This record gives sequence, C-alpha cells and structure tokens, in this order.
Amino acid sequence: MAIASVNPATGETLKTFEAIGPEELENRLAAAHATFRTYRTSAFSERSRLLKRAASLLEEDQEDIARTMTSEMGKPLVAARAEAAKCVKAMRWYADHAEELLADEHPSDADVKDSGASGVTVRYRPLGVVLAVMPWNFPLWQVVRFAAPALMAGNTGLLKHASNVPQTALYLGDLFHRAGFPDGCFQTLLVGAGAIEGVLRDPRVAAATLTGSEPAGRSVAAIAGDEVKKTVLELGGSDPYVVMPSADVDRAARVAVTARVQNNGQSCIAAKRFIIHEDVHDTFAERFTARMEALSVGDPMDESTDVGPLATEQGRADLEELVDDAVRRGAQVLCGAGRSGDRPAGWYYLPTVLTGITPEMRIHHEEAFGPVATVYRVSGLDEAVSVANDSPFGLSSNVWTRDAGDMERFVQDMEAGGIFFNGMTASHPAMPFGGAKRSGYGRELSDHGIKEFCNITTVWTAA
Ligand SMILES: O=CCCCC(=O)O
Repeated sequence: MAIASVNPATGETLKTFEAIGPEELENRLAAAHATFRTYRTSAFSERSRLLKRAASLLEEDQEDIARTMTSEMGKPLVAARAEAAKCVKAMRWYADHAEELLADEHPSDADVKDSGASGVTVRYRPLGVVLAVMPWNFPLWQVVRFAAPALMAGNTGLLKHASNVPQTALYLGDLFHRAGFPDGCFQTLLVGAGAIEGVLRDPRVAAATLTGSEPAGRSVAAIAGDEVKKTVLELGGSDPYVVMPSADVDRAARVAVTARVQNNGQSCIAAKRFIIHEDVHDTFAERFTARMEALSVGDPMDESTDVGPLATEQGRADLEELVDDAVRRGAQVLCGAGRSGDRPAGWYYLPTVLTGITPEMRIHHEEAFGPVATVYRVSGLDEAVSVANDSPFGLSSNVWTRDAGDMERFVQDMEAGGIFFNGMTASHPAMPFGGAKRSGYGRELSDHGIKEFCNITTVWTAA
C-alpha cells in the first residue's frame, strides 16, 4: 500500500510520501538504541516535564491535528478534536502518576525470610526500544496510549503507523521532538509493512506492541515469538451489547447508537452485536433503528455530521460483502444496507441494522468495521451469555440491567477484557484496556499498561 493521505470523503489523493530507505532506517534504529542507554536512567521528574510539554503543545495544535486526522481517515471533526483532547489528558495522567505506578516494591520480610535475603526489592526497569505498529482508526490516541507510558517508564519508541495516516504519523514524531525529548526517544518510521519484520528481528529492538487486525497481530507475534521478544496485542472486537428487562430501554437504545457508530463505526470497542431480551426486544429494536436511520451521514468536516465515510475504499467493500452475505442468507434489513445515494464520491455506507442473524452468516463471527449493527432476540440470561460469548473475539462487553444478581453472573461469565454496565465501553488512562480470546493479550493504560514494557527485576541481598 502506498504511503499517502487520501481523503475518504472525496477519494482525492492529498499527499504522497516516500518510504525512508535502508540507510535512514538504520540511523533511526541506532538512535533509538543509543538514546535508550542514557534515557533509561533519566529522572521521572525530567520525563514528566517533557511529557507535560508534549501535552501542552498538542493542546495548542488541537484544531490543526484534528483537521489533519479528519482529512486523512474521515472521522467527524468533532470526534477528532475529542481524540486530541483525550491524548492530552492521558499524557498528563502518566506524567503525574508514572513514578508512583513504578515505585519499588518490597515483599514483606516475613514472606521472604526463608529465601535467605536481608531484603528484597522489586524494581520496574525499562525494557529498551519498543516497536509500535499502529492503526489508522484513532491515529493519535492509539499511539499516545503506547507512547506516554512507554516513555515515562524509560523506554524509547519506534512508530510504524498505518500507511494512510502519514501526516498524523509525522506529526507525532515531531511533537515529541519539539517537546524536548532526546533525539531517538520517539521516532516515526515512514516505511511499508514489509519493513516490520527486519525491525522486529533487529537485536536492538526489545519488544513490540500492535493494535490492528488479527492477521497483522498473528504475523507480528509469530516473528516476536521466534525472537523471544515481548508483545502486547490489541486486535479486533465484536463486542456484545446486552439489554435485559430491568434496563432503562430508551436510554439503552439511545446509547446503543453512539456505541455502534462512534468513529464511523470503525472502533474495536464499538458495540456490534445487540443481544436483547425478548421482553424488551421490540421496543429496543424500534427505537434503535429509528435513531440509526435519523443519523446525518455526510462531510466529516461539517460539525453537524454524525457519520462520515469509511476510511478506505477496501474497508467499505469488506463491509458491503459482510452485509450482502448476511442478507443473501436470510437476514432482514431494518435500515440501511447500502451506500449513501446522496454521496456518490467518497466511501460512505449507511447506518445499518440487521436482524435474523444465524451462525452461518459471516457477520455472526466476523467484525463489522463500519456502522452496521446486528440485533439478536434472546429468551433469558443464559441465552444472552451464550450468544455474547459465541464469538472468536473477547475485547469488551456492555450490559444493561439493574439486577445485582444478573450483574454478578455477567461478571463471572462474559469472555471479554471489560464489562460496562448501563453505559458503553470507553477507554480511560486509569483503567486497563485489552482483550481475551482473539482480541489479543496484554493490557494498555493504567498501571498494567506501563508495566507491560518493564523488566520486572528482583533485587535480592543476602542476609
Ligand atoms: O480500535 C480500537 C479503538 C480503541 C478506542 C479507544 O480506546 O477509545
């Protein structure tokens, strides 16, 4: 895939970029490694000062970078501004909390007495150069949620961003440079996917994190496994959104729309499968469909737009195939299921609600990466849990119920990395983020995220 910004609202190529050559790649790897040697022992106070400076610069740049993101990948401008603001918040959170999150730990004397130690300390030391392979859907946030903790822990980072968001990728490299981080601390590598293997196998690279598709994750994990290098994988999701009879159904139907179409429906944690108890199914389906149908689909730069185009032409073709397959096999269309007739240019797809889904349909098992919802009718809690778990993915989940017994049962049985009650899944700097099953492994954000790229070192001293 060429490295280029192509406006998904028009199909127009805005800017193309040359990949860096082998010599420049080598210079950047060398710089990342050399800088790690000194940066790893820098004081938390210094890292914090630099990260806060980066946060302030990003805050100043909010409007410009939001417009860049929207023009490169089509998210509504309002959402792009919110994404930049969220990055600022996460940077400040890690700048304020990293030292405490990574403070030395001391197992109690009683616990380690029989090890022969006079004392034991557990220290979180940085791992080294970490390669981040990141997707286009939240082109700023996905990178910042890796970079902020990784840099605060004393690692250095190399970014291989998606090929359709090169301007955002370059902005990020520049941002950390302008903030005053030492050269080599955080660098964008404008390279094609073919360069990833060489970088990951390079002995100067210690670990990798990838957010993206399952095939991409499998390939990076296989290479890293071969090299015995640590990975964190955040892959796809097909999150269930369960509504039980005790729920506020109107609110559940309202929030369901945002949960499904956020980011033009292109979010791993978007709710995708709506699993509704039969007592409230018809009311929910009717209100949800009416609201999906009423969304305004249009130019993402227009502040009144709810749903913009899909980011790539291929992404829209993949979504169309998934919907067409379901309809061919008997799914009923409650709304949408087609391109926007008003917008012949650009990669628009109408907000869509399908019902009558069966396991033979691809959409039952695959991730619908766009504004397409599937609605299931279930007869009780057991069936709700069983349908929710009938997916290869296990990223997050949403459950609407006011019944404490139901809640406990869902907490016990949902095969997912998160359960959000009476609301929609959202990430937050202080909450761990990641999945189970084929949604990946490891956690981002919170104390769990910052410790992923640390060498957890036992320091034992003889009595
Ligand atoms: O595709 C993954 C999206 C994550 C969005 C978020 O963290 O809010």
